[in-house]
Amino acid sequence: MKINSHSDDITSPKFNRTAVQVEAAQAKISPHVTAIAIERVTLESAHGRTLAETIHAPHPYPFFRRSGMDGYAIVSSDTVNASSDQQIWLRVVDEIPCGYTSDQPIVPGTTARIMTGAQVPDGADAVVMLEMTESREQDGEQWIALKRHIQPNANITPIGLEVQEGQLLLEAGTIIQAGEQSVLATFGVAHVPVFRRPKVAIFATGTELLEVDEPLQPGRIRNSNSYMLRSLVTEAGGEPVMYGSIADDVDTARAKLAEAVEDNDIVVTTGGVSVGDYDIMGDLVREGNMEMLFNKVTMRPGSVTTAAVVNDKLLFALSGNPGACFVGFGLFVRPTIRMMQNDANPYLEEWTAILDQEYTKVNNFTRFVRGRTEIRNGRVYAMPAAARVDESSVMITIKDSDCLIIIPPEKKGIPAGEQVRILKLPHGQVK
Ligand SMILES: Nc1nc2c(c(=O)[nH]1)N[C@H]1C(S)=C(S)[C@@H](COP(=O)(O)OP(=O)(O)OC[C@H]3O[C@@H](n4cnc5c(N)ncnc54)[C@H](O)[C@@H]3O)O[C@H]1N2
Ligand code: MOO
Ligand SMILES: [Mg+2]
Repeated sequence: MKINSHSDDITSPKFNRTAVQVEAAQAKISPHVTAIAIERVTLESAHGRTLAETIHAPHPYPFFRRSGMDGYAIVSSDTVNASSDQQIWLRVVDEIPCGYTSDQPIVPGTTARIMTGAQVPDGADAVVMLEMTESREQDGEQWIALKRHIQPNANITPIGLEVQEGQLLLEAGTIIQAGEQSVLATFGVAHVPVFRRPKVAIFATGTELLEVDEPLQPGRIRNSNSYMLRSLVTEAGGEPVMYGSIADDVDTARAKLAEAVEDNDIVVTTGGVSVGDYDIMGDLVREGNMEMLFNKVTMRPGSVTTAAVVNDKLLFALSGNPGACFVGFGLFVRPTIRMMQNDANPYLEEWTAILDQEYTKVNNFTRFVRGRTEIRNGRVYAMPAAARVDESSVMITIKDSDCLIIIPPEKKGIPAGEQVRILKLPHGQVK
C-alpha cells in the first residue's frame, strides 16, 4: 500500500485514554443492563434456561404418607410384645401397589401388604419390611407373623418431609439444570417462565479476515474470534447472532453496527479498538450517538476493551487479539448476559489456588493469565496454560484453560507455592 502521510498528535482523543480498574469498569456497565422479556417454554426445552419467576410449592412433598419399603402397613402398638419367642399374628386385609389407595383402614390385629412408594393406609403408623415377616394362609385368609417390636413411624415418609406447602422452591434467576428440572416436574410446572435468551450480535472487523472455508493467503488469517464468541455467548445463556466480518472501513462498520443494535439486545465486536490507523471501532465509539463508558482497562490482556451505550443498548468492542477477546468477554460480556437474566452471581466465580510454577511477567496492569487447575492432595493448584508464551495474541491456549489466574500489578513476580486468586471459567456448562 502507499504510505499515507502521518503526523500523529499524541494528545488526540485516540491516544488519550483513561484506564479504569476492572471492578470500576464492571460498575459502569451494570446501570445500563436492562431486564429481558419473559417467555414460557415447555419443561423439555427448559434445560439451561434461566427461571424468570420465583416458584413456591403449591402442595407439600411428599403429598401423602409414603411407604419406604415393600412390606406390610401395621399398627405399631400391636408389636409391643413381639419377640423371637413370641410371634404376633396379623390378618392381611388389603394389598396396596404403587398408585393405588386403600379404603380399608388398618385396625389393631390387621395389616395391608404395601409396596415401596404406595400411600400408607389410614390407621397404620408403621411399615415392616417383607423380610421381617412370615406369611401363611389359613381358611382362605392371609396372615403374617412378626417377631420384633416395630417403632411407630418406621419406614413411613411423612407428608411434607422434603417440602412444605408454600415453601420457596426456586428463585428467579436460577439456571435450570437436572435438579431444577426435577423440582419443576414434581410440582407440575409444565410450562416454565424463563427469560428470553438475550440476542447477542457478533461481528468481527479486520481486512485481514478470511472466512473459515477460504484458503489461506499471505498476510491474512481466518476469523476465529467470531466462532469463539459464538460459543461463549451460548455458554452464557445468550443467543448468538452472527454478522460475519467486515473490512476496516468506518462507514461499513457504522452501518453494520446500526443494524446490529436495532435487532439485538447486546452487540459484541472484535478487533480495531487500539490506536492503529485502521482501528475503526476506537473511533466509532467516540461519535455523537454513543455514550462511551470506558476504552481502557487496567488489565492484560484486554487493556483496550471498550464499552459504550448506543440507543440504550450495550456495545462491547473487544480486542482483536484472541486472548484479549476471550478475557474481555469473561469479565464484561458474560456478566451482562447473566445480569439481564437476573442472575444473583453474574461474575466469574473467584477461588483461591496455589500457584504451581513461578510467574515473573508482571507489569503495572493486573494480569488475567489463562490457566488450568488441578487438585492434588485436596488442594487446588493453578498453572499457566501456556508453556512458553502468554501473549494476548495467543489463541491456542484458550482451549487448555479452565481459569484465569489473577496476577496483581507488582514490582516482582510470584513464586511457586504462593496463594493466588483465580476466576473459574464455566467451560461446557451454562454457568
Ligand atoms: N501503538 C500501539 N499498538 C498497540 C497497542 C497500543 O496501546 N499502542 N495495544 C496493543 C494491544 S494491548 C492489543 S490487545 C492490540 C489490540 O488490537 P485491536 O483490538 O485493535 O485489534 P486488531 O488491530 O484488529 O487486531 C489485533 C490482532 O488480532 C487479530 N484478529 C483480529 N480480529 C480477529 C479475529 N476475528 N479472529 C482472529 N484474530 C483476529 C489481528 O489479525 C491482529 O493480529 O493492539 C496492540 N497494539
Ligand atoms: O489489550 Mo492487550 O490485550 O492488553 O495485550
Ligand atoms: Mg489494532
